[in-house]
Amino acid sequence: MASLSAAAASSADSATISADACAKVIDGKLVAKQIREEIAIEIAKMKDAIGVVPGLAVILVGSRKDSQTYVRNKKKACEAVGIKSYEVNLPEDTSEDEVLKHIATFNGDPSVHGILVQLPLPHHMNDENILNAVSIEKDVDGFHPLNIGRLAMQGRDPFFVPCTPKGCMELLHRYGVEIKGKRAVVIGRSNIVGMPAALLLQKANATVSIVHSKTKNPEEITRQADIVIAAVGVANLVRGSWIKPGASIIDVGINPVDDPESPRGYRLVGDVCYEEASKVAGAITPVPGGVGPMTIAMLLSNTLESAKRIHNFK
Ligand SMILES: Nc1nc(=O)c2c([nH]1)NC[C@@H]1CN(c3ccc(C(=O)N[C@@H](CCC(=O)O)C(=O)O)cc3)C=[N+]21
Repeated sequence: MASLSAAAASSADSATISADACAKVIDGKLVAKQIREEIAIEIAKMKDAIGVVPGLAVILVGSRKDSQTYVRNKKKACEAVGIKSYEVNLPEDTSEDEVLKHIATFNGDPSVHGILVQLPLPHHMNDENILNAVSIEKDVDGFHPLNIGRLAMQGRDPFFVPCTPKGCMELLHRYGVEIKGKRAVVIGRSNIVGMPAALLLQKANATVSIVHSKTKNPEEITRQADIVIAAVGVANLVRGSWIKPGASIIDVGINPVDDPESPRGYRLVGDVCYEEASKVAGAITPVPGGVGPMTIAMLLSNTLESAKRIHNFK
């Protein structure tokens, strides 16, 4: 499928370009914007009808720059759609008990419908103790073991689906990617992305394989997939040769790589080598501008869903 444009691009490169089929870009930034607009309308309706404003509490422990940025972005996104945000910033050396006290307060506060404890937590804290303490009815991250367990069971719906995998599914749905009966491969098996993404794909009737660090032939298995969700945190791991022609690729990775020419000194790349994969795939998410913005949109969606459920507003 060599074409004029590929040949014209550069005569030096043309020998290495075997195909220039160009995947459709799955624009997460655009979809996230649409979803935020939909959410803002629903929130205004609920406020009019029953006088309730959804509330999201965010607990940040320590002073990691990236976490501070995420929390600031979440707060801005809340304000823009009409969600009231409550923020608690605690120093790095805060005790686990102190964090648990804040969680208990928010659990009992009727103006708070969602509680998020920003991860990663400092090393002296036990994540499980903290995540266990969040009321499952306010667990908008979907990280409580009971919510994860329910996701894994048939006929036992969780209160909340974790935001990043939910965002991946939403992108597939909104771009009309058929899931039922298709082969899907999830690369990575983390509690917060890989595992729940695999469960959601399975719930949507895909046949799912999980590829991980001990998988013998990841390339061969991935090449069988009509749908790939990559969530390992290794820059450019998935090469063009791993991709089945026409497959839909959702790239969850957000990896900084040194780039002296970029203003920040680094740029962000996914787990998928975009340049190669976009020549083979049928559709692909970019990084940035793919799954990242969807994660925040789904957090807002979960917070609205929680307020509606708690106040029995349809
Ligand atoms: N309790 C908890 N819940 C989380 O949901 C959670 C967390 N902890 N800890 C950290 C990760 C990471 N995360 C992201 C959210 C948005 C973007 C995002 O919007 N990224 C943009 C911009 C990236 C940039 O330019 O810096 C993009 O990909 O286009 C990325 C990453 C949520 N996380």
